[in-house]
Amino acid sequence: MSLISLKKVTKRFEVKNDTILAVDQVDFTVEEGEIFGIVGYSGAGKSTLLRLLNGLEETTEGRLTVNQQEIAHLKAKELRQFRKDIGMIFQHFNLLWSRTVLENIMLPLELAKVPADKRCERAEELLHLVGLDGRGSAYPGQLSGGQKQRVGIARALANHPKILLCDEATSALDPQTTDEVLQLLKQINQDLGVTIVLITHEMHVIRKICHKVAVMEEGKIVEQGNVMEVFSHPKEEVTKRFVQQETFPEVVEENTLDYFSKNYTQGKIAQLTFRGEKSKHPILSQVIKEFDVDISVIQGQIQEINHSSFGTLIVELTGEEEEIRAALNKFILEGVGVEVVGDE
Ligand SMILES: Nc1ncnc2c1ncn2[C@@H]1O[C@H](COP(=O)(O)OP(=O)(O)OP(=O)(O)O)[C@@H](O)[C@H]1O
Repeated sequence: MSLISLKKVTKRFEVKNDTILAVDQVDFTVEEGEIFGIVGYSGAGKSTLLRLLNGLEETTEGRLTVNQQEIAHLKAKELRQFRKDIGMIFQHFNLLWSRTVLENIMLPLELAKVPADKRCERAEELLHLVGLDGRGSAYPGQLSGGQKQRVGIARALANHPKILLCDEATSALDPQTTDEVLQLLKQINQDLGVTIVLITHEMHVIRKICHKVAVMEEGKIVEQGNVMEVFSHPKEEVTKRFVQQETFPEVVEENTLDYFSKNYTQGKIAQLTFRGEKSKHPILSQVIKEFDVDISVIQGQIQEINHSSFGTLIVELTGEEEEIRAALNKFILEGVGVEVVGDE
């Protein structure tokens, strides 16, 4: 049985004379032990969806079960008990500035009426888990962004939750610190078996740690599946934009291939898309040996996603027209995606 299950879940906000459909008939399930990412641009409905999962918002329609409990049926006291199984971390950490690191971590333990000596012991254990040994008496203001988020993570884990919800947890951090925090989340998932649901507007976060992804737009989940599948065969326009964000971080032009074709006029410009294990094969050198063409890589990026490789290369092929055609056909036969400038 799934740990989290949503069936046609809808959330509407009534404001003045208007109704805002923030979450629109959403279906998905999260299995125990998974890291499930929800990606979408601002206003897509991600935060609202996350808040539905821990009962901070009530569903307007649909069925939402978490940990085998239907949230809509819980009474106030049951809801408080239910929330103990769910930790949450935030983009801006939400730490108490007048409390030390250790006191911040102990807060949920105080609320759960854990005896003082046990609170201290547990907080020290958590400090060690998140790699902040010795910083317990510091104040949040004395810590770096990454360290603050580590405190946020320690606090969220204090009551041994089954589920950790992450609300844009790395959006305020620089790229290196982002990767360190993502690594910590991955470790928590693997070592403690905590199921993680995260929301983000960065495909990078999804690629780094998620097993599954759901793409959200205007309140709807428009596409979902294994990260690798969604990455390699994006169907919806919004998903393609996220994939593009990852593959060509430094190119902003709408039409990348046209841009290159104007700047490289010698040969034919093609975009080769490698999916899964194919990218590990030395296919480029094979083609160069087999056909009378030269291939130069103009731009490219190959990435590892869950032990498979995925990537796009933009190449310029020079040689006789017929040889170029044959070389491109060879790529297609090998399962490489080929898109050529000027071809329909
Ligand atoms: N409490 C509320 N009352 C009224 N409208 C709301 C409320 N919360 C969210 N909304 C609206 O619901 C829609 C979805 O917002 P939500 O914050 O869930 O999106 P998001 O994808 O998380 O975007 P962001 O990253 O900008 O927060 C928006 O139109 C927002 O204005």
